[in-house]
Amino acid sequence: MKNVSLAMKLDSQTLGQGVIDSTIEYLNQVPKLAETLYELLSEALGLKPDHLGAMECGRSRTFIGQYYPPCPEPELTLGTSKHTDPSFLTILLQDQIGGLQVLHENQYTNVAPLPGSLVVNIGDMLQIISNDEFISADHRVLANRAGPRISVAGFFSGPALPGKVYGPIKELISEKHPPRYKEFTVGEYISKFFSRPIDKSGLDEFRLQE
Ligand SMILES: O=C(O)CCC(=O)C(=O)O
Ligand SMILES: [Fe+2]
Repeated sequence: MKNVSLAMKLDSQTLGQGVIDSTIEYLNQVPKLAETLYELLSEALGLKPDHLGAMECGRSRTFIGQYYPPCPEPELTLGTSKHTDPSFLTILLQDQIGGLQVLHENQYTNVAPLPGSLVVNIGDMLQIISNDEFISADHRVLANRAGPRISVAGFFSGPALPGKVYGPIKELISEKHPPRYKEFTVGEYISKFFSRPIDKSGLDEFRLQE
């Protein structure tokens, strides 16, 4: 609902009512997709479908619109440096320009834009609570002569306030699968993410010594 009130402040003179209505609709629908994805991901972990939802892994939502101007010398730079998202889950809408790449078998591979499709990334915090059952996606965006390129990233995570404590899910821990990470709060994880270079993963800081 916070997102909706934000969108309401958009200037209908500049954007047109159609853009505002679509934005509000998008901000209302994407969290429903996140809920469904959390049900499927819970089941994939062998947990009850409502497990990740009950942990409030989608409670906090941040949508960021990104604008990449055309670049005259794309081979000299990147649109976004390599990184993993700190979120639990990211749902990304990209336009037709392309440039998004994901690290797959040690190679950056194009995530080609498909009309009507969304890209879903596992983020660091889901890797931690799944105790490495899920691995956060290393990705980057190439710079492009064509453009501008526009993307909208929806980051889903747990409540930052009050500081709810997360850690590897108890049901996934056993003698054979000891916890690999220490506990964290979302506020702590995110503020550490912003205090280090984007290409440096935060996972190491929370990993327990084996
Ligand atoms: O612009 C994109 O396609 C991806 C941007 C991104 O990786 C991010 O916002 O975390
Ligand atoms: Fe990202």
